[in-house]
Amino acid sequence: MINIEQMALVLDALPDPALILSKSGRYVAVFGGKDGRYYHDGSGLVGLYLTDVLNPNKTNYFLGIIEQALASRTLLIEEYELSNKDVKGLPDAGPDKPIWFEGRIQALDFLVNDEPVVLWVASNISKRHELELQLRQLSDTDQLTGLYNRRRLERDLTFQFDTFQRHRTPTSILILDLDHLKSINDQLGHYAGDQIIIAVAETCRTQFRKTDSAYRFGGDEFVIALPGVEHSQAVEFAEYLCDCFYTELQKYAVKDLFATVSIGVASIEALDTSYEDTLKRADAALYQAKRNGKNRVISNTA
Ligand SMILES: Nc1nc2c(ncn2[C@@H]2O[C@H](COP(=O)(O)OP(=O)(O)OP(=O)(O)O)[C@@H](O)[C@H]2O)c(=O)[nH]1
Repeated sequence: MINIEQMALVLDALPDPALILSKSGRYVAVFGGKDGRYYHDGSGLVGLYLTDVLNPNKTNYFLGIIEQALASRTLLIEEYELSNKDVKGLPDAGPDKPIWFEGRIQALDFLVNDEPVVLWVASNISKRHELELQLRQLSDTDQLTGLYNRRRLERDLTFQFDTFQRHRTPTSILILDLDHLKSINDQLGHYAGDQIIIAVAETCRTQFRKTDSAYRFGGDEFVIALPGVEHSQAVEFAEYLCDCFYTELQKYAVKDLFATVSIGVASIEALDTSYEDTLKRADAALYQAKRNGKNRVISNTA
């Protein structure tokens, strides 16, 4: 068996910091944190309160978690970030990225100075978090254009549809399909076709507001989601975009061979049962735009 002095040394040798925090946010004790790659010495915190160290938002967040752990008596696992702006006395905008932590918080079965206390073990998970972000980004993105892919479209439109159902916030959808891409591929090669697809993506990026999103839906098909945009405004925007594409794609013209874009527009309506109903209407409008001669916008209401 190890004795009590050895136990103190064991606690001190822990790679991750293990804090004892009281209900009112006092740092009662700090153990471990010996992995110098991630942690500074935290012993200076003992006796201070969260509010001495952290700004009000973060203090309240930590106090809330402590409260929750004390009430539930179960192990809580929380991911959170700490950046310069959260810590008192540091400049708001530092060069450092926020540090991400996984906190494991457990109520302890004793009081300190008549106060309930929790054990809070904090592990630096910044690398894992960064990797997760990169993976998510990769799995959501089309490789050729850098636009979002169909998988991300399904997620975003499901969210917009739910928002519409709850708050009646409008969302309009544009479906775009390149005209004449097959002839360009056949006559000028697949690389030339790729450049046209990339130019469409680039035009979207330069014309968009922050809330607009473009997705590569299939080979030469794109979807644009316009949250907060009513149908009539969406049609106006589609007309404007159609002209932008025309001007932009002319730059890739070889003799009289150049691509244009046909667009179908629809908006989420009260009768729609899912975003797919809206998408179908936009697709029907696109089909009509193709039949009416391409390089044009057709809108569809329920
Ligand atoms: N270069 C290139 N071509 C692609 C890509 N994905 C799909 N395509 C081509 O896009 C064309 C799409 O077919 P269609 O829509 O029938 O061709 P289109 O000439 O645009 O016909 P319309 O839509 O009727 O104007 C096919 O020739 C595909 O091979 C891609 O990533 N790169």
